[in-house]
Amino acid sequence: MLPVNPVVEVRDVSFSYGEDLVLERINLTVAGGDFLALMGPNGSGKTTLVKLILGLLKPLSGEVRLFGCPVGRFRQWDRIGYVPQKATSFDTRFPATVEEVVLSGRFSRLGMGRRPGKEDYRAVEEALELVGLAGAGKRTVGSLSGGQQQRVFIARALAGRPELLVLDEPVVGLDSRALDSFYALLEQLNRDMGITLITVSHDTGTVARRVGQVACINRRLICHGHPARVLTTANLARLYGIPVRRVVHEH
Ligand SMILES: Nc1ncnc2c1ncn2[C@@H]1O[C@H](COP(=O)(O)OP(=O)(O)OP(=O)(O)O)[C@@H](O)[C@H]1O
Repeated sequence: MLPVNPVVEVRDVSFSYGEDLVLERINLTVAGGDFLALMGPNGSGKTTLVKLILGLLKPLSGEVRLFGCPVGRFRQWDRIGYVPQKATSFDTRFPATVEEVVLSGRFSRLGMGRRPGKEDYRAVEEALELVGLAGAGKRTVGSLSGGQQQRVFIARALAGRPELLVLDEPVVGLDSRALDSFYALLEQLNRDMGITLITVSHDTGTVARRVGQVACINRRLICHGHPARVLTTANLARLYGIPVRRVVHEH
């Protein structure tokens, strides 16, 4: 049965950068309130799928819909927050403050040339509080730890008060404690604020404990559903290509 309020619909989508298909006939629906992790090995097409969902790439065939609207005609980008893969790789010597970076998340709502007002600064404060960085607004981003910087970029996405938040590989370089508290934050945003979440991940342990659904991708959709149900040995072997050897007993 189709969900009543699909936020993202990926219908029969294939994509290639050159001759070889990177994604083949992907079908995936994300409903309002879902917390989905896209999982798969390096180069399996996760970032490509995220870019197709956000309309940054066009499918070779098939269709993507956002909030029921074909992505090519979708204009309500303030409903979507995006934390790209390379968000934290900017030059940290650049003297931008946390507040300035988070405020830039209001720009799509502000429109051209309008100066930020009270409501914008309130949204910035709220976002910093949500990610556990209240009071850090005047610090430079470069003076924060990797995990804190990651939170600044999530706060920037949250400042736009999105209904859907898409995070591409947000936890590269974090240790396991920081990783767990990061996913706890995402879980809280999903549960307490009802934000629909799509996150890209390599990790099967931490993610499986926190998310409501996983979609395993390796060019094709290998499986999709609750982690406890779909992360079976057989599916993980299909996903990561672990060879399953037949043991031959020669008696
Ligand atoms: N701009 C591009 N031009 C050509 N090929 C590309 C481009 N971007 C990605 N690819 C190729 O497409 C395939 C899928 O890449 P993609 O980045 O979507 O995978 P991924 O699952 O996100 O990988 P990772 O986990 O390493 O980030 C890979 O083989 C990659 O080399």
